[in-house]
Amino acid sequence: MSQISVRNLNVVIDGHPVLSGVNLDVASGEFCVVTGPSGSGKTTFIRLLLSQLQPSAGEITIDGAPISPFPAPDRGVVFQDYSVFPHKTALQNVLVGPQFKRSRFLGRVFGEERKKLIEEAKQALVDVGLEQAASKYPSQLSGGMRQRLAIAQALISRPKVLLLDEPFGALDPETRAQLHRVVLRLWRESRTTIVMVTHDLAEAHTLATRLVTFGFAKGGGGTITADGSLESASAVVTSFTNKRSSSQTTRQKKRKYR
Ligand SMILES: Nc1ncnc2c1ncn2[C@@H]1O[C@H](COP(=O)(O)OP(=O)(O)OP(=O)(O)O)[C@@H](O)[C@H]1O
Repeated sequence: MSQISVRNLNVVIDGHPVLSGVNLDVASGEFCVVTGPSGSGKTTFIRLLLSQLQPSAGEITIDGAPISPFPAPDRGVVFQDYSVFPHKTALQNVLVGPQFKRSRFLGRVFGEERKKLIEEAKQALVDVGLEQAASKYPSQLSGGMRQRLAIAQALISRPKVLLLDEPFGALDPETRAQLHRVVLRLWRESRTTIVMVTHDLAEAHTLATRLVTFGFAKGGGGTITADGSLESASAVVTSFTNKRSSSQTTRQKKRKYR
């Protein structure tokens, strides 16, 4: 049985189709990379998987059950930016999720439970190579370190599904390559199912066990146009590469949605 099952998803916003007839099954433990031209609905798809947005029609299930209508710890997320709290230290950032999971009302736990959580959070920082940065604030970290922190923050709650939306898009090639190694190691260790959006086919090639390409449906809106082959994704994405400037526009627009 597939872990994530997406059936006939449609999203219409202000009368405009954004996603049309999206169907996808992702098996447990897959590293599913989603690519496609700007505006084809990749981030919208991630936001649906997170329950940040509700579909106009269709259904998403995880392990056979409909996903909760609100973001929940079974799904972790890392965006290109805005993933960490600027006013909290690295350690405090990693503690936020587990504290809320255990104490929804106060968002804090005390005594032995707190000590145990702090040990887990420190280990999460070790796992991403940030053990020396526990007391630093995000503004004191490099872009790559902030994304390491965001990954630790997402993985400490042991989500069934980790959603990554262009998490390395703003990083230089060397830092990107380091982060690829970190993510691959953590994915192999945790066997978490990953769905990741990227425009970078080389990155897709390095990370993916499965490649899903979004394009545009005949009646408008984004939909899946290829599934599985790097070559088919290449053809679709290359034809849109020159339109990257419009992608910046879409990204700027997206900042408003969050
Ligand atoms: N909340 C919203 N309000 C209005 N339009 C939206 C909203 N969310 C998405 N859209 C529109 O839906 C389309 C798909 O957007 P989305 O951000 O999902 O595309 P994308 O494939 O992730 O793009 P990119 O590759 O540039 O990041 C775009 O035309 C976008 O402007």
